[in-house]
Amino acid sequence: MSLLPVDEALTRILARVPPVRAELVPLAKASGRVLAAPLVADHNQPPFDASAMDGYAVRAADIVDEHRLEIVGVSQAGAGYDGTIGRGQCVRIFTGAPVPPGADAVIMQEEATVEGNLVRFSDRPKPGRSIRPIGNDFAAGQALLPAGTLMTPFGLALAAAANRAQLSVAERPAVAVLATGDELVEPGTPLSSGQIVASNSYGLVPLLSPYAREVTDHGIVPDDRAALAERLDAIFAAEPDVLVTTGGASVGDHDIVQEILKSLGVEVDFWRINMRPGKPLMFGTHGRTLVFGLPGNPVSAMVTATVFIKPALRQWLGYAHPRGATLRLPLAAPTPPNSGRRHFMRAQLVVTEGTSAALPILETDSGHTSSLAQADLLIVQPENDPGQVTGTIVEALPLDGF
Ligand SMILES: Nc1nc2c(c(=O)[nH]1)N[C@H]1C(S)=C(S)[C@@H](COP(=O)(O)OP(=O)(O)OC[C@H]3O[C@@H](n4cnc5c(N)ncnc54)[C@H](O)[C@@H]3O)O[C@H]1N2
Ligand code: MOO
Repeated sequence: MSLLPVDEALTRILARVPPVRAELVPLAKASGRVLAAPLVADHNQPPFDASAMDGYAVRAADIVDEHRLEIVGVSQAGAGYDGTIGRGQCVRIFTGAPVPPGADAVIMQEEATVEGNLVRFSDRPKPGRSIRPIGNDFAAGQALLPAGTLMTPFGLALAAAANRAQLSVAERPAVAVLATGDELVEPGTPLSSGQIVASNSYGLVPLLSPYAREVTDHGIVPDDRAALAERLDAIFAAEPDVLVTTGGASVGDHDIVQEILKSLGVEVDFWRINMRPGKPLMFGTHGRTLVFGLPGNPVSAMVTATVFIKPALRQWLGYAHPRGATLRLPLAAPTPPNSGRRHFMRAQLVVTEGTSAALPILETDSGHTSSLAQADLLIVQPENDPGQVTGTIVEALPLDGF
């Protein structure tokens, strides 16, 4: 049986992802979206030379022995001093207010002694002291963030400071999820003999939602050719961008998902990957729809979605690094030898006194959901790896969920 290498499978998936389509959204709706065009500043920030302190705007050269400066006015945020400071003069100023023409330094008020409208200072500022020069943060026309940047709270605050009311961001895909299996029942159902609670969709929907316009859970369909064809046909009629099925992906008599997908016009790009868990993954297309047939085993479904679907959705959004970050961490315990399949090994992140390490979870059963829920990482163990000792640096994918 030929199994496709993981890297080749991912490359083939990413090659099927369409180019980014842009849409304009109001700034308040742009959290978590990905820039489709660079964020460019509309103006200088600060827009004028601004005071960094509450105090006095002075000419630094005037602060000599026995000086007494005349306070000729006030500059406050939003209402600057309407004049130029001459020799021997200063202006009362507040943080964020425009520094008046003629002044070249600000002295904080803690250094001032005021007598009537005269003031002397215990500090000898150099020119520029406590002034934020115009454009110090950014200049008009400056590219602040490149396309492909995820808009975090920090980026959103920057976009607002750059006076942008709307952002050009990537359109997100609509994702459909369908669970298949005669034995499956919804959570909360009293279990009859042979029944299994359908858990996969409850992990997949939140896993994929951060990258999607919507993730529609189409529930459970039994391993029945007519019922499966009818449900899939209805899903394809709605033309989702991505369809994710779970179950029925292997070779058993009831594993009919691929057969039915093909009968509905899905062109299968590949089936079966050289990895564990997740070997029976299938990928294909139906018109514009990317189709992922995930294995039913719960760990296999979540691992294949992490390794293949998340990067595909990141590429859809134009992320600069669709494959995401891999961590390099020392092992906190040895790993056993691997087979010829790449192993995505559940592991915990152990943080002690500022150092981080990956602690392998030795459970490899692809139906063992409790160990996956305890994992923070998937150690990427190479094919035929002989096993590694504690302290060896290994590659790991973060299982951040969101
Ligand atoms: N003769 C062979 N048998 C199997 C092979 C093989 O190569 N030859 N591959 C094994 C591997 S590896 C995997 S992975 C599984 C995948 O099988 P399917 O995708 O056909 O999955 P099912 O048989 O439908 O289900 C497997 C298992 O997972 C449970 N399941 C299914 N859907 C859900 C769901 N939505 N939520 C929770 N649990 C679910 C199901 O009840 C089964 O227990 O095949 C091996 N067999
Ligand atoms: O590849 Mo299957 O996912 O081992 O259980």
